[in-house]
Amino acid sequence: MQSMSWRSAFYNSIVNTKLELYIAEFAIILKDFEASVPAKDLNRWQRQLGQLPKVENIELIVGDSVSLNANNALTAGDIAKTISVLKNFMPWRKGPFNFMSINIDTEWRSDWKWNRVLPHLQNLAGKKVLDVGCGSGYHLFRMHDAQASQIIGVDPTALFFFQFHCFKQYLPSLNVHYLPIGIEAMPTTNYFDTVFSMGVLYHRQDPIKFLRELKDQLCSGGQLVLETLVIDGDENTVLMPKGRYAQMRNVWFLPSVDALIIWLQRVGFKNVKCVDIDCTSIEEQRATPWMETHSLIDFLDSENMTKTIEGYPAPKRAVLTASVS
Ligand SMILES: Nc1ncnc2c1ncn2[C@@H]1O[C@H](C[S@+](CC[C@H]([NH3+])C(=O)[O-])CC(=O)[O-])[C@@H](O)[C@H]1O
Repeated sequence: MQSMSWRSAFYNSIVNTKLELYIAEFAIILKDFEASVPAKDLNRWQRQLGQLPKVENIELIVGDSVSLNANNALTAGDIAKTISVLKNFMPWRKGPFNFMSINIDTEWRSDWKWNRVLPHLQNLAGKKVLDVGCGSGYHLFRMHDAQASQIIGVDPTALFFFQFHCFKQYLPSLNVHYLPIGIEAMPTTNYFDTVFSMGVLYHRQDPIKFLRELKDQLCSGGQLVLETLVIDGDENTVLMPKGRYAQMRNVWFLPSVDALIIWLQRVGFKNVKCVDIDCTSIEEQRATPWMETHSLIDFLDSENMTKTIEGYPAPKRAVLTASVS
């Protein structure tokens, strides 16, 4: 991937939209990305992207799995080589993907999350959407399939940006773009019809500031779709783990649904609703050949799976929707 090409594709995509106002700001924010990635990782990932097969006329097929269809253009030898190239981008956490007939069985069945969220979305057709904390970009492709017209993901984890480009480099005209930045770096745009934030709130040290940052990206009448870890309890219940939570180091606040509703209302969201609650199962998050290290089953108390190994309630996730006036 040429280091400038993803930027120019993004800049071209915002010409003649309201985001064009922020081109100079984006140029500053995005300028240092390559310099911020350790050189050995950057060189390796860029080299590996260039090692993926050169095939024309690739088709994107989106179902539960996000697939690149190369019409059987790869030989058995190409497939073996491509598997070893793709394995350089491990751990593959969010998916599933299929790369030209190679199934990338990711740690998470992110399609299950999408199925929980989908019935509660405003119609995405023709909409401008932002996915905050988009990971590998799996859900960006689902949003494209739901016919959103302009789709932007933001996520500061460089590995996930490169995973996304394993796919995106074959789809240059797709109006789906990935900015390798945290939400806090985005200019206040008040632009998007739908802002998704799935699996990020608990990673933020200041959740109220984070909710404001999400609100700052929504246009009037826009919809927030917030998915996060919650705990049981009343409006005064919030868990701050003493240390790790389910072995994750960077977990800060797990509110009850009622507390989260108050947070959203205090920040100025309207029509706040909890539309789904789900306990994460060991079938939804598990080790696979594409993410070989520990996963949810190792993070739960083996004698009482309703607890994490630290003794906290096991992961339970809620989806909330809200709007801005
Ligand atoms: N400040 C930040 N701004 C934006 N993204 C961030 C920030 N901090 C961390 N992230 C990103 O948020 C994502 C969270 S994963 C959810 C993926 C997908 N949404 C999913 O719902 O499957 C869930 C998990 O790791 O628990 C990671 O990709 C981080 O890099």
